[in-house]
Amino acid sequence: MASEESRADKESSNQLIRRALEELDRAFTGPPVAEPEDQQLRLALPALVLATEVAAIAVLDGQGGIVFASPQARKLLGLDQTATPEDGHAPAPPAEILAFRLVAITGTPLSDARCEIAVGGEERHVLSINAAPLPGDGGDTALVALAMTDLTEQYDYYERALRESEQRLKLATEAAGLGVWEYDAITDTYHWDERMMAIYGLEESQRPVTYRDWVALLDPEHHDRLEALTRREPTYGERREVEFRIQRPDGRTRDIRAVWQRIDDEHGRIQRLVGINEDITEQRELHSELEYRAAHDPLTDLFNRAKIQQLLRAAQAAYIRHHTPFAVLLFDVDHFKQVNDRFGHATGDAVLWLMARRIESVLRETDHMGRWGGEEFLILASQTDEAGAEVLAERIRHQVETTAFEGVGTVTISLGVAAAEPGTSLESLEQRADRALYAAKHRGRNRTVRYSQL
Ligand SMILES: Nc1nc2c(ncn2[C@@H]2O[C@H](COP(=O)(O)OP(=O)(O)OP(=O)(O)O)[C@@H](O)[C@H]2O)c(=O)[nH]1
Repeated sequence: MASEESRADKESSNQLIRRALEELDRAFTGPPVAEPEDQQLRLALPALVLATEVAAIAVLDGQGGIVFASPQARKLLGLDQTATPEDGHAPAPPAEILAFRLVAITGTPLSDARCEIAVGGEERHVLSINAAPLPGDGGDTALVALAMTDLTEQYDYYERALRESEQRLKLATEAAGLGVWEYDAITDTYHWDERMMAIYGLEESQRPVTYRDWVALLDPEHHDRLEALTRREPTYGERREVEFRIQRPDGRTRDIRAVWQRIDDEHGRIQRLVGINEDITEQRELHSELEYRAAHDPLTDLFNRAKIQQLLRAAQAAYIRHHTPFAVLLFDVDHFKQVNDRFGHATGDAVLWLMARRIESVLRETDHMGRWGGEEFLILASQTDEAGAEVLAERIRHQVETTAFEGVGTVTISLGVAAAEPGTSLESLEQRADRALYAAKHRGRNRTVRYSQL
């Protein structure tokens, strides 16, 4: 008797499986091939039994009870393997599965629905579920057939890969001193990492939330530049870059380079901006120091010979093109060897430095002075002919002559001047000024000689 009942149970269970599979099939691959009922069942049964061993198939009733679950489905859903609906212990499905009852109510199949199920402790299964309404015997929909695919391993793999890539990114951004930020364009909300906070010198209570909060941290002079750039958001994938200055609450200003990119939703609507901030203050300072050193003489802080030659070339080009006059003043300190010999080289250096400052104070903005070599200096006087250069030379000579150099007293200089002339090369002009200076030395020093009056 018992075995007859169990055979009957088995048959009704097989029929349920068969219907479930048919409905799933119909919902996702089209109607099954029509065959005489008996034959179809006979052919299908062994395959079904086999399929349900490996496939994760389950059937839910309208109340969310599990009417049937294949061994694989039980495993994925974390159900007691021994409990069966027939013995009155219909296993309760995990809460996440209950939502699939809706398929019975709406009558609409669901394809590839992602569902994460906690199966005790830390363990969880990530499932892809196809769900189809399963018409009851009277044609009314009361059951839901579920076919589940286990994606846990794939998810774990991608999650691990993502975590590793995040760690690598974190390491790289930390090593490079980069702050990372994200901006939610929908809610106007920033998320800043700790390095961003450190770059801006902010405490937790000062954390910026909206775009306006961030703009308030910028140097007001740089607002316009930024407004112009952010008014039009970048197109998808386009990278934006801008440099600006911030004012930290501690009063320090920092130079920042920001790079960001836009991230869209699947409809191409802007959703987020992600980017980095880099504190380039030191980089900038170093760069301008290098630039300064490349053009200046370390002892006198005047232009070095290379820089003054570059300026001479530019003046010569302007003279040739636009006939813009210019003149050259070449001068050196009289008997400077004696200064060194009597007071020492360091004192000699100090004389050269102070003399440079005193002369600078009588030059126009458009005149340039450089150290030509040793204690020899050159002044490029713009918009000046030879007579004008002589006037300037005398002003300079007087300025030096009347300067008291500490521990040394006074020193004098001799000057030679020459002006640009048609058909005269730069080299010739320099030689002319040199010859005039030589003449000034010969004529007794502490004087100016014009090349044209040699
Ligand atoms: N302290 C100091 N001395 C320098 C520097 N460059 C050149 N000198 C010195 O300048 C002196 C130039 O000597 P001289 O060429 O004989 O000329 P002078 O003694 O100035 O005599 P005149 O130019 O003929 O009036 C030398 O003693 C050099 O060592 C420098 O950078 N620092």
